[in-house]
Amino acid sequence: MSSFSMILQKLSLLNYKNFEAETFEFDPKINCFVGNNGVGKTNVLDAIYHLSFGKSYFNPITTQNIKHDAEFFVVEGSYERKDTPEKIVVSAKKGQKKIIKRNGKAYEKFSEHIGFLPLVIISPADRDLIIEGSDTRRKFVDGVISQRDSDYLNTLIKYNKVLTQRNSLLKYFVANNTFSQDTIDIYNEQLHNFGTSIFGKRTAFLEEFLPIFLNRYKSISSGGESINLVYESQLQDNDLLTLLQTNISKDRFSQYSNFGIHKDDLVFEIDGHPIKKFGSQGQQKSYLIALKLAQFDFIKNHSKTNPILLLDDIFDKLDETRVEHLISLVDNENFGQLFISDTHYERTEKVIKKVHQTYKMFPLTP
Ligand SMILES: Nc1ncnc2c1ncn2[C@@H]1O[C@H](COP(=O)(O)OP(=O)(O)OP(=O)(O)O)[C@@H](O)[C@H]1O
Repeated sequence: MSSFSMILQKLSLLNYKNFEAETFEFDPKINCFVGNNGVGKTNVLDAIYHLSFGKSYFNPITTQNIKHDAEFFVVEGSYERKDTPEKIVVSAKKGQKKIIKRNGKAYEKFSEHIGFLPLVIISPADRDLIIEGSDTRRKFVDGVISQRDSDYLNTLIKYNKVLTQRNSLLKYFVANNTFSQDTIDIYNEQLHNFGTSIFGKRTAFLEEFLPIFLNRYKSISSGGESINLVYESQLQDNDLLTLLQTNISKDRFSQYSNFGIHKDDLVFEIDGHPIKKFGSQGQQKSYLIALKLAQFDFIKNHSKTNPILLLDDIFDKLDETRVEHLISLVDNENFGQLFISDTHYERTEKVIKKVHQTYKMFPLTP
C-alpha cells in the first residue's frame, strides 16, 4: 500500500510553556529531545501535538499553556504534506478565543482541522486510560475516529450540546416544580438520533480495531496471556429512545440524563479480568503501547498517511530491548516522522543509531 508522510520541517514557539522564543529545524525521519527532567522535552512534543489537535495532550486548560507572566502563546509549524508546503499556526491570548490558522486563514470550526495532520502520541500519561474513569477511554475512541471522520466529531459535539440542555432542563423542572413532556420529547428525539449514529460508528470502529490491536499486543509482549478490549454501551440492548422514555422518572429524580452514549466504556481485560487490577506493570505498559500502535495502524489504513509519532519518555515505559524493538519499526515498516524525548543523550543515540535512518539530536538545557 502506498502512503505518504507529512514532515514537520520547522517549529517555532513563542511563550509556549517554559519556552520564550525557540525555533527547531527537524530531520525528516527521527528527532530526539534530550536533557534533564523539567527542561521542556515533553513541552516541545506537546507543541507538535497542539498543531495537529489544536490543544494540549497534557493540559486542556489553554491559558495554562501560556508561559508564566506572558499574555499569549504562538506555536507555528511548517510542514510538507503531499509535496505541498503547509503552515499551521495555533495562538492563544488570555481572555480571547484560541485561533488555528492554515496558511494564514483561520478555521471557523476547529473540527475541520482534526485529521489534517494525523498524529499519535505514546506517553507515560497514557496510563490515565487504565486508571481514570470511562471519560478518558471514550475520548481515546473519539480521538481515533475523529481523525478520519469529521462527521463523527460534529455529531458528537451536537450530542453533547443537547445533553447539556436536557440536563439543565431536568434541573429547571425540579427547581420550578414543573414538567413538560413535549419539551422532553424533543430532546429525547435529538439525543436518540445523534446517539444512535455515534453508537453505530463506535461499534464499527471497535470491530475493525480489535484485531489490529490484538496483533500489535502479540508482537510486543512476550507472555502468553490473552487480552481483550470490550465495548460496553447501554445501546447494545435497547434503542436510546426507549431508554430515555422508560427511564424518565429516574432522570427527573437525579436531575441528570442516565442513559446514552456518554455512559459508554471500553473494558481493558487480561485473561478475562480488568487489567487495572490484575495486570502487571509490564502488561499494562504493553497494553497501552499496543493500543497506540493500533491507533497508528488504523489511521494509516484510512488516511493512507503515516501519522507523525511522538514517543514521550520512552525509557520510562520500556526496557532497552523493547525500546529497540519499537524504534526498529521505523526501519521495518513504513513509518513517518518520529519525535522522541529522553533524559539521556547517549542511551537515546545508541538505540537510534541501530536503525539506519537519518536523525537529529536536540539537547535541551534550562
Ligand atoms: N505555562 C508555563 N510557563 C512556564 N513554564 C511552564 C509552564 N508550564 C510548564 N512549565 C515548565 O515546564 C517544565 C516541564 O517541562 P516538560 O514536562 O517538558 O519537562 P521534561 O523535559 O519533559 O521533563 P521530564 O524529563 O521530567 O519529563 C517545568 O519546569 C514547568 O515548570
